[in-house]
Parts: sequence; C-alpha cells; structure tokens
Amino acid sequence: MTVQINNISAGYTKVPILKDISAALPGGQFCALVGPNGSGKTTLMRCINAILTPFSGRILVANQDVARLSRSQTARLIGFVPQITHSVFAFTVLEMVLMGSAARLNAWSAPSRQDRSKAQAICEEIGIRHLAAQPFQQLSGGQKQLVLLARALFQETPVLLLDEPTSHLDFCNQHKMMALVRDIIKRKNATALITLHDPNLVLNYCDAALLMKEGRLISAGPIEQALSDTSLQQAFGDNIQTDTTSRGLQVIVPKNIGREKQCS
Ligand SMILES: Nc1ncnc2c1ncn2[C@@H]1O[C@H](COP(=O)(O)OP(=O)(O)OP(=O)(O)O)[C@@H](O)[C@H]1O
Repeated sequence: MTVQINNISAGYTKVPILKDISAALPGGQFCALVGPNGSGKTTLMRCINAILTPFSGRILVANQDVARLSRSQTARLIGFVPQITHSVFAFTVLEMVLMGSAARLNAWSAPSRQDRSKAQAICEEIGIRHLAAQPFQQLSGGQKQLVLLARALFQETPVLLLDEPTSHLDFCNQHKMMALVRDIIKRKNATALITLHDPNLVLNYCDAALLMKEGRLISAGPIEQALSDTSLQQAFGDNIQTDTTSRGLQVIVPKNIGREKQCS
C-alpha cells in the first residue's frame, strides 16, 4: 500500500516546521526517516498519522486523503509505535497489546478468545510472553517499547509508523526488533516508516530512506542513494563517512572522534 506525501508544509503554531515535503513510500518497503534532532521527523509522522493537520499539501494512503478519514478508519490503515507511552491506568501487558484491536471492535464488544491467543502469539514472537500479566507501568523503557510494537503488530495495519522504537532497547534487542519488523513487513507486504538515529541500523535493515534537515527533505530513495556521503554530510556535517569493515560490512562512522572534530 503506497503512502504518497505531496507538498506538505506543517507546524504547531504559524511557524512552519515542515517545508514542502514530497515523497512516495512504495508498498512493501521498509523505509527509514533520518535526520538531526529537531529536523521534523516526528512532525512528519504526526502528519501521516493525521494527528497533525498540515497547513498545505496532502498525504494519501492507498489513494485516500488521511485528513478526511475518521480516527477508526485511520487506525485500520496505520499502526503507530510512539517513542514511549505512559499509561495512567494499571493495564497489563496483554491488555495493552489487545488495545490494538480497538479499531476493529465496536464500542460494546470485548476481545475474543481468538484475539487473546493471537496477542499471546505476538508477545511470544517478540519475546515478551513472560511479561503478559505484568502491569505496563512497571516495565523498563525497553520492555515498554516491545509492548508498543506488539500492540501495533496486533492492529494488523497495512502501514506501520515507528517513531524511534529502538531508543530504549539494548544492542541485541535493537537488531532483534529491526529483523522482526523487516520480516513481518516482507511477509505481509506492509509499508513501514521508521525514525532511527543509528544510520547503521538503517544500512543493515531498511530498503530506502528519507533524509531530513531543518524541515526539508535532503534526499530520498534506495539507501545507497539517500544516504550517500554527500547527503549525510549535508545533513550532519562533514565529519561523517561510509567505510567498509575487514569483514566487508558497510558502516557509517565519524571521520574523527574527539573534541576537535564533531558532527554539526
Ligand atoms: N508540540 C510541539 N509544539 C511546538 N513545537 C514543537 C512541538 N513538537 C515539536 N516541536 C518543534 O518542531 C521541531 C521538529 O521537532 P520534531 O520532534 O519533529 O523533530 P525530530 O526530528 O523528530 O527530532 P528528534 O530527533 O530530536 O526526536 C522542533 O523545533 C521542535 O521544537
């Protein structure tokens, strides 16, 4: 399912944060959204998820303008994994995951037994089955992120937005989450957009990238093209380059590490 971003300008006050962004996310692709802090990645995600209405431009998901969809229509199309969620209520992990079915249920229905076993299967796949009965509020930041991913996967939407879902995860769980999301996207032919601060996770797992700086798109397309040294230096400063390890792995690293030469 294609996500088409057409000439989006948006912001929280009258000041535009996003400036004339256009891009297409083809169906079945795992696409990264990369850029320095404050460049507008979360703001763009909020526009795609119709939480924020752009000043101008349109976002089409499967040719439907997201600004014209109801909340439940949007929730059937787009799953969202936020940076972190604080729950005021003492929901258990399984209850949090089951909330992913809210868009499919009417106001009076409760999740079925089938829903429960499906939610448990997703928890198993993500490695959080042992936490199912625990209160969400009492989990660590990384465990919460895994639960939020499980909730979005349970929602079974053709489009998935993930806003820094790896920020609280340990090194192994970061790779596990990326591999898992990539496999699920390929299996279900879904479309995913993920914001990441580690360009090496992007290199290893994503098909394409959008690179932003100061509310504008610097480059877009397949990884090698979107994250070329020139584009990366334009976004992060000239102390960054692509290198190859002795095992032939491509990595993006600073040219110099130290006080004198830092990323901009
Ligand atoms: N709720 C808000 N109200 C007003 N301004 C906001 C709000 N949220 C974000 N901004 C501003 O919008 C700009 C872009 O923020 P955004 O969160 O989209 O960037 P980001 O690229 O996701 O950053 P980061 O990598 O640090 O998470 C920043 O200047 C920020 O101060």
